[in-house]
Amino acid sequence: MTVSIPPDNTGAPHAPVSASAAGPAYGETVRTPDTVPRDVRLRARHVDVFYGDKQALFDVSLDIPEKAVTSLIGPSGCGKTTFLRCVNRMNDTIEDCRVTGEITLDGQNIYDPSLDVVELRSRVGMVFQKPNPFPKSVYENVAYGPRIHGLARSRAELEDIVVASLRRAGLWEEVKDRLREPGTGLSGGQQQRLCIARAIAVSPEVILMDEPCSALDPIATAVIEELIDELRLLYTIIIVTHSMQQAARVSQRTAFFHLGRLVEEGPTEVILRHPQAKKTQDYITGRIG
Ligand SMILES: Nc1ncnc2c1ncn2[C@@H]1O[C@H](COP(=O)(O)OP(=O)(O)OP(=O)(O)O)[C@@H](O)[C@H]1O
Repeated sequence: MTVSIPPDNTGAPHAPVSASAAGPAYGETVRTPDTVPRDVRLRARHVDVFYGDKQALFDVSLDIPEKAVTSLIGPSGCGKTTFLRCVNRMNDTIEDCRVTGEITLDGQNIYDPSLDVVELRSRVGMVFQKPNPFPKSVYENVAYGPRIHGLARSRAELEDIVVASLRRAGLWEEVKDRLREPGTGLSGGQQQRLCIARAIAVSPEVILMDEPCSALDPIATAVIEELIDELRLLYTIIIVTHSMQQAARVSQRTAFFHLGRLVEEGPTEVILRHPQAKKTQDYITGRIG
């Protein structure tokens, strides 16, 4: 059966996608392209991840477009965080974790043994569930990365980077008189924006966010979501979220995982409003979760 997906808000129809009434056989991914193709920054191909004998991801292939937000959604334990951690090789820090397949950033294999992992992690920043500022001042939290990566030639240049990063993270006005105070003394939402400023300060290309609002109240969440919407004009963003409303608010593309497999990916409004695979439909309508 061929299913036509209704037009999105660009007015142009999506390309038809083939899917059987029962959805694809398990293991295949249903894909809906954007009406206006985006440039791809990151490519994952046939990625399997094992924790010891246990396989957590199965044959995941996914393109991540630049200057857009891609949401990873799916039930607890489906592998969202595992996939995210593959992208900056955080899984390297887990004993017994093995990654096979290929992930490229701008065409370069990030698992190439000659690749400098420290440099990779400056190109691919990460923001965690719980805000985790260093036990240092607001200023030092942001200055630390540029300093160790040698991004500033003088103290004045370093100050410029700190101020620009705090501004871009929407925090400057709130902390400009508190730069020498501990970062841990800020509110939860401010701490999370400080962590975003810290990630931005080393000029990343990609920012990974693992449920960045899960520890925040609704007002702080709204501030971070607005910030994500601004940051996507400059960065390639991947966000893990348990909230379909959040995926709808912040992301242009969404990938749905189930039991370690990438079931469906496409424009967010297609995945959330007109999912093609039965498994996605069941998740969106609350039948699995
Ligand atoms: N360090 C680890 N060691 C062993 N197994 C792990 C480890 N981290 C994750 N797993 C397992 O891998 C699978 C995928 O976990 P992952 O955390 O990626 O899922 P998730 O979709 O992000 O879940 P959640 O939404 O609950 O955060 C789960 O079965 C989990 O138990």
